[in-house]
Amino acid sequence: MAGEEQLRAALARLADPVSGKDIVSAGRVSGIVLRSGRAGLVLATDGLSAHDAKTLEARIDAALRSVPGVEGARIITTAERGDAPQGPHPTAPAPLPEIRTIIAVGSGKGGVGKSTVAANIAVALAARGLKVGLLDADIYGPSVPMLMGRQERLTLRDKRIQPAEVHGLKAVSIGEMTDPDRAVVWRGPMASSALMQMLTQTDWGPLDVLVVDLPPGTGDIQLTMAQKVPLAGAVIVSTPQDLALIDAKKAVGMFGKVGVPILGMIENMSTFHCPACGHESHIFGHGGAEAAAAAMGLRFLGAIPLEIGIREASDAGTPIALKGDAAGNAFRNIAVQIQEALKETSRAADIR
Ligand SMILES: Nc1ncnc2c1ncn2[C@@H]1O[C@H](COP(=O)(O)OP(=O)(O)OP(=O)(O)O)[C@@H](O)[C@H]1O
Repeated sequence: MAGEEQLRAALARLADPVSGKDIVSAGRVSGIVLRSGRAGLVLATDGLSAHDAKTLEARIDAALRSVPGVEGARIITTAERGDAPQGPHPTAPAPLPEIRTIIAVGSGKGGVGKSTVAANIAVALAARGLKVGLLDADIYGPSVPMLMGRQERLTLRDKRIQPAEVHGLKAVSIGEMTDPDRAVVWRGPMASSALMQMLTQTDWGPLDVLVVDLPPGTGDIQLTMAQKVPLAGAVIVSTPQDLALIDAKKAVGMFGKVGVPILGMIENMSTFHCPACGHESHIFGHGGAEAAAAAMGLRFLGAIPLEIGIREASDAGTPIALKGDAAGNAFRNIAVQIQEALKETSRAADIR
């Protein structure tokens, strides 16, 4: 707590442009935290012009970093009124200073392999030496416990969620928050508050990157989730089929609406090589996602083949990215591409 007091004292030296009081007593900042050398807070920008808000944010950042022991800072801006600059996360949650970068995996259509891709990307990023978390927020079909081979129930310590440590990363699933034998109908506010609970009340420890598997689709639930989480960027998964691509474009539009940069598109269930004769066929078409990405000016992150081994590895709870075969390599290459894409967005921390 001493560190947080020091942060507060450093912030109290800054004047609030509107009231003239210091920014702490003016209620401009809240949720001040310091964890593992990273400071975080929420800055309310109500009543400030865009220019004043930016200037104040820069001064707060410098003040936080001037405190001994602070290596980085995350400032989340919120605005209640329309006269303030509208940040991409108007209902932003408490800051998560231990998590350097959060990326979402989304898809317009269900069943395109989004969860398989999310789990394998997370495993591949962890294999690159990063500290990785995987949060399964897919309320319609939470599959991370199965994909990661973990069937135990979620545990709590000091009222905080303890993530499962599997395959070199930390995982939490919305499926673990409910009775597995009972179907749960998640309504919008319930789904997003469960997501926020998993995000903020899990003992993630320091993470370079947290991969969030969002529910498929572009409805209100997905929009709220994309808005509430401080995302550095989103990855869109699609099959090459026209039908899936139409929905993938809607997903790109949804993230755009809330100001979340698209890191790129992934084509899943791309080429199929017959294991018996080696013949190559394109069951759902081929190259559609790459063409769609090019048409939208987005990065194409890579293609994943349609392969029985991927399905079997998923069912067995041993993600294919752990293996050295072609499909495993495809996921590892995509992890490299994602890191490259993150370097180009201003919202991501440096996770080289
Ligand atoms: N490239 C692939 N090759 C073979 N099978 C795959 C591939 N990708 C995913 N699958 C299989 O397809 C099924 C659906 O995958 P997954 O659950 O990841 O899709 P999803 O898009 O997350 O679905 P939902 O919309 O239900 O969330 C699973 O059985 C999975 O093992």
